[in-house]
Amino acid sequence: MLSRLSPRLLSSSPRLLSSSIRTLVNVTYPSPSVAVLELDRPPVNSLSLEMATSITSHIKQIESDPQIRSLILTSSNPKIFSAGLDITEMSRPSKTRLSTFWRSIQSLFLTLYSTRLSTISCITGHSPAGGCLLSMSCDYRVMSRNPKLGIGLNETRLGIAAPFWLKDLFVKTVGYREAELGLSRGKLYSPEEALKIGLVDEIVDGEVYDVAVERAEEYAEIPEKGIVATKRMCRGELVRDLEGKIEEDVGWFTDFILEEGTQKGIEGYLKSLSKK
Ligand SMILES: CC/C=C\CC/C=C/CC(=O)SCCNC(=O)CCNC(=O)[C@H](O)C(C)(C)COP(=O)(O)OP(=O)(O)OC[C@H]1O[C@@H](n2cnc3c(N)ncnc32)[C@H](O)[C@@H]1OP(=O)(O)O
Repeated sequence: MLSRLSPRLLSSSPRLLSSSIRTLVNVTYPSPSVAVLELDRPPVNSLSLEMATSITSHIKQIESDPQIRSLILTSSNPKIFSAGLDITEMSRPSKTRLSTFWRSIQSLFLTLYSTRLSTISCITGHSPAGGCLLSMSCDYRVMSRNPKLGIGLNETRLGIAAPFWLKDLFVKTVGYREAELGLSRGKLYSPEEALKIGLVDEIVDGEVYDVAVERAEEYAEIPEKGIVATKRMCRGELVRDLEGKIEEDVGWFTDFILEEGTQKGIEGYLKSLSKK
């Protein structure tokens, strides 16, 4: 049903769509060249197989409209951008589901990171692990100044490790030493700290969404050919690295997650979350 609707129609009837079919995201158009993709999977926008697949297919749909130049990624939950991967996908899963799940995450990353669209991450709330991956995959990151918020890669706290391409993305974003420190300690950075290390580009006191729209419009004014070629030059290497190792990465992920020790760690982490 979704594929028969044009992106413009999506924008005109978001309420109708979210009540009739569960797309897990809402798409709106604040101006003719800017689209907004709002993550909408309560309670915490965690990335399940269905959520990752939906985001990817909506990005592709938006991308297919030549009038759209910029995409803002944001959340319907003002306190949480995304809690990262849906941890329940990694708890006692079947090997088949786990492989498909991981492929959906790889595909989401490759689609968002290499889209021709200029992407602005509008981070109004917490953005741990997979949430930070989504943010780092964008071209520009704007975050609310709220000191209680955290952004970073906390995988080690769950007893797991970030895959090589996420580690590489982090190194490219914040530099080698900071990445090594942040990854090993599973550190979540406050907005001020994130700004200092280049994990976000701007922090905002007031309406972070308004600033994101402004930046999206600024990007949309830059001639497309040059900006797309530049993006390809900056990002091509990491895209090719992962594309050349898709199967190896799926194998590494599934083996690591299915180990009994990892499973115990994930179970303990899930329990600690629900006890809070
Ligand atoms: C070999 C390994 C290879 C690759 C590694 C894969 C890479 C993994 C990256 C990841 O993304 S792993 C996920 C990491 N995410 C987190 O650690 C975030 C955990 N969540 C939180 O810290 C908090 O929930 C929050 C700060 C995001 C929000 O706090 P709050 O508003 O107080 O909500 P609750 O904690 O009460 O959560 C509500 C509800 O949602 C459940 N939940 C939270 N996060 C997740 C999640 N990521 N996946 C699944 N479910 C999650 C939480 O358990 C609560 O459920 P209830 O049933 O108790 O209501």
